[in-house]
Amino acid sequence: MTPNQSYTRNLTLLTDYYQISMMYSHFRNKLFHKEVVFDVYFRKNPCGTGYSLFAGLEQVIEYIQNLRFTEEDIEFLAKTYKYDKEFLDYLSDFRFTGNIWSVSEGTVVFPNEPIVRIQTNILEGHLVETAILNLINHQTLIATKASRVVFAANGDPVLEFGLRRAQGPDAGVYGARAAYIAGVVGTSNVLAGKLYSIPVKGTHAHAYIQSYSSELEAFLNFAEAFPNNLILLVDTYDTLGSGVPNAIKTFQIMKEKLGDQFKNYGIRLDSGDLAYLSKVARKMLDEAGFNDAQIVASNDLDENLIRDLKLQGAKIDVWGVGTNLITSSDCPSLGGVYKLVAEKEEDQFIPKIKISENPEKITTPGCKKVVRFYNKYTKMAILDLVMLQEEEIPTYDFIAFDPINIWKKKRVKDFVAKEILIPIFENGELIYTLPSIEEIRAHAKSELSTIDDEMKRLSNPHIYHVDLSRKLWDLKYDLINKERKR
Ligand SMILES: Nc1ncnc2c1ncn2[C@@H]1O[C@H](COP(=O)(O)OP(=O)(O)OP(=O)(O)O)[C@@H](O)[C@H]1O
Ligand SMILES: O=P(O)(O)OC[C@H]1O[C@H](OP(=O)(O)OP(=O)(O)O)[C@H](O)[C@@H]1O
Ligand SMILES: O=C(O)c1cccnc1
Repeated sequence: MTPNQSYTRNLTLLTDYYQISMMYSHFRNKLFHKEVVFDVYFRKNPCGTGYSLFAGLEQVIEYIQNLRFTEEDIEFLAKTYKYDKEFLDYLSDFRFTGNIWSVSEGTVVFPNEPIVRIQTNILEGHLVETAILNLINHQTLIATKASRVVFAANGDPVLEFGLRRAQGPDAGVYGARAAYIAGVVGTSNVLAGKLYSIPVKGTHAHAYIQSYSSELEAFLNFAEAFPNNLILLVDTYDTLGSGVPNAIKTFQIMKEKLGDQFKNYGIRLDSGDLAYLSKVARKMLDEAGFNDAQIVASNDLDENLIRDLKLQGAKIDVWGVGTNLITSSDCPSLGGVYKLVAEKEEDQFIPKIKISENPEKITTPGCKKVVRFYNKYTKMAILDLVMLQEEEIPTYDFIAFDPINIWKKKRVKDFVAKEILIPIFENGELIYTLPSIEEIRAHAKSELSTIDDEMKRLSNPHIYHVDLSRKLWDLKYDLINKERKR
């Protein structure tokens, strides 16, 4: 059981119609025992980063465990086409019976390396493509975007405020989960908080202030309700003319009442020049003796604005980030793909390739593993090597080369190596112990610490090398040549 069954739905029909069509044709050809291998990977990091942060595996596991065609599902499918009865009977007993390997959530991943591998019969392999891509593309995208925002905040807490502008409920809930994995400290999304044990946090809206006859009255009432968690929104009427002075009056009253027990308080700025307003507000708060009052800022923030505001010396302690994070507004999709790379003939997997005019779109054939090499002294990641499953992992210095520009070479030495794909399902059984969200978040933090800041900078990041082993490279180019001849 995954921890959040309460939000788990049967998503069996969450697939593209052509997957069912292919399943049907294979079924009629009696190919249900034909075993194949699919790789999930993406070709380009989102949002201009030098890495991506993998998320969504827990939802993939839930999806796989709940794969069942209900009677209503089958009735619906029967209306879409005249399938043979045998096929519909097959669907009614359908279960996922294959093997899945994946990188763990919170792992830093790079273009052109398998991040999930599915080995199963061809019918099952087709069915699960769409949902797996949907779940992983979305959460990996948002986790990556959120990690950029957290990086720009440079240690300041970031709150995720995006639910109201997310593209629907799932994007809000799963997006909040991905953002927490990436390092935000809390979410305004109460459902995500409940489902995934994410700290829920928040202030109040302008409507709350408007609903009282004066701003001060609104502040005092809010203070009565939340004496120890009091962030007052100061920009409803006039930030420096009334908002900050009324917040200070409220703090003075609370301080008189509660003495040292009055803590965790501050203001939120939500419009205007956030650099200027935060500097002046800081001064006003300090002069009134409220040096520990926090300044929260929100209003269309993203990683670039946060970086810019920091450069301007803004006195902002906490960053509330909504729309631009939850929708990954500058980069609305991650292009993860699912490609057939091998099929079993007799007892052997035969590598398969898909050729394209565009060299970047030619698939890398075969059953593969991904090995990450770390500098054994600094523990920083050096390079990833995609290898054939049966190959031995190097134990001594070796020369890696760029798979496209093969004259670009690098000696890899003084390393420790780690395989990053781990077994998740074996013969349809979950064999992986799901980590808690806190463990995933801690893993993401430690993973991000293994890549250089040059890869995390917001623009023109350093490109990390993902190379192919010599054997795999030879296999790929042999297959390309064979296909060309054909
Ligand atoms: N010092 C600053 N430097 C760069 N951008 C800033 C600075 N201060 C605020 N911003 C950003 O500029 C944009 C200003 O938003 P906008 O023009 O909508 O005005 P506003 O202050 O939000 O007004 P209102 O909410 O009252 O309509 C926001 O994205 C905000 O985060
Ligand atoms: O700007 P974002 O990064 O998306 O952050 C979320 C925004 O949502 C709220 O505004 P909204 O106008 O919806 O409500 P309000 O009346 O409480 O300000 C909040 O005040 C933020 O400005
Ligand atoms: O709690 C907040 O301040 C909040 C929540 C949602 C959106 N914007 C702000």
